[in-house]
Amino acid sequence: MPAIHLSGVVKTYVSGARPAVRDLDLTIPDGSFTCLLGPSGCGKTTTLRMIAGLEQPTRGEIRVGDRVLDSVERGVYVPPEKRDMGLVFQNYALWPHLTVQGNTEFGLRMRKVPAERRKARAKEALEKVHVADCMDRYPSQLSGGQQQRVALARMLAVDPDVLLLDEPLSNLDARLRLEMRAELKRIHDETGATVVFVTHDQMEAMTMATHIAVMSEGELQQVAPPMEMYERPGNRFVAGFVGSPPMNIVPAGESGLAGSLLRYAEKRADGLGTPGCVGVRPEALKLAASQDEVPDTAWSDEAVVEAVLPTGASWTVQLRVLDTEMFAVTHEDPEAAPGDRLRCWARPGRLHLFAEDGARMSAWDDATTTTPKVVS
Ligand SMILES: Nc1ncnc2c1ncn2[C@@H]1O[C@H](COP(=O)(O)OP(=O)(O)OP(=O)(O)O)[C@@H](O)[C@H]1O
Repeated sequence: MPAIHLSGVVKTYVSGARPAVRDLDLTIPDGSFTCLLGPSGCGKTTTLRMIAGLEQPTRGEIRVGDRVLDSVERGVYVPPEKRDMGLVFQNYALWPHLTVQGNTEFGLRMRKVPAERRKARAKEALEKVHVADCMDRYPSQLSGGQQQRVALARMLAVDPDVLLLDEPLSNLDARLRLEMRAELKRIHDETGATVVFVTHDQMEAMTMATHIAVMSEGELQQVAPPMEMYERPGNRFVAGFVGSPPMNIVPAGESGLAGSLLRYAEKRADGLGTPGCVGVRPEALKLAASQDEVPDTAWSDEAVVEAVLPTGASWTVQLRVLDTEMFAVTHEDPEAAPGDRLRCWARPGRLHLFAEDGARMSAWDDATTTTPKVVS
């Protein structure tokens, strides 16, 4: 199955209103697990529905390889049933009058697959998602998680090249969600299908995706593999949205912590330009009892501990650094109490600088990945 290409795609539901999706150029690589990630209302579902053929773009083109599925300009529209894509939505809509087996065979029946073959394929799909023992039950006799699995089995049974999933795990409890994430990942590895998965949960995207496409207000912000996006968010929005707890983002300024970070950055990188803000992830913000323990090239400043919040696996430390509240996460007991005065520090490569328009300042990345200049 070739890649899916969206070129210049716009979707306006109400004429004159702001488009739900704006000038979207996105390539979904063949065999990838691509997550469309963003806050509620950013246009993820609309994008997925356009790929599925359930909505038509107002402008632009959708192709799979060379095959045009939608082109308003060329008058092309391929209906959903001719796209060879499997769909699972948040409200998985199983047929209440059909058993699990009947539901799972449904798509195959539509495709006139012979009964014996249908039965075998349904069983195989139900085994993949571990609900084969519920074959004779009706949807009302299943838990939410089991219904979710049956919906997935129904989609897998027809063996589509592209799986389109819209928040399919949203109704599950935390443990089942975790299990299903692992299962979806396994199914993706086994089938080699191209998966497009809509979620607003960045953990879900980080754990499953090969590629994440972050959207905000109908516009694509960045597409990248998860770790690349985490380590080098392309702009301020992505930096704040991807990561939990979120990145500490300090708007640039003359005084206080903002001034301290800026003076450090200017010393570290010549001709940098004017940053709009500086970010540091909580786990990159380190604590030290005194300046002697801080590496020479690191940025550091005085911090007062405001709260220590153990989570079991780690500790979140709330700090006041000069005039600014910051969060640090540590996997070792910080052995600190509210009111303690410490040094907090970060290596230059762990600081993220964004320009006034929000774009990442690559000049800073270049400066911090070359031989460090000693900061006096
Ligand atoms: N059928 C529709 N008619 C009019 N406006 C719509 C329609 N469907 C979606 N919208 C609007 O388009 C925008 C994008 O909606 P969409 O459902 O694509 O976002 P989303 O990112 O998937 O959000 P969520 O995570 O809440 O599902 C929203 O402002 C929404 O109100």
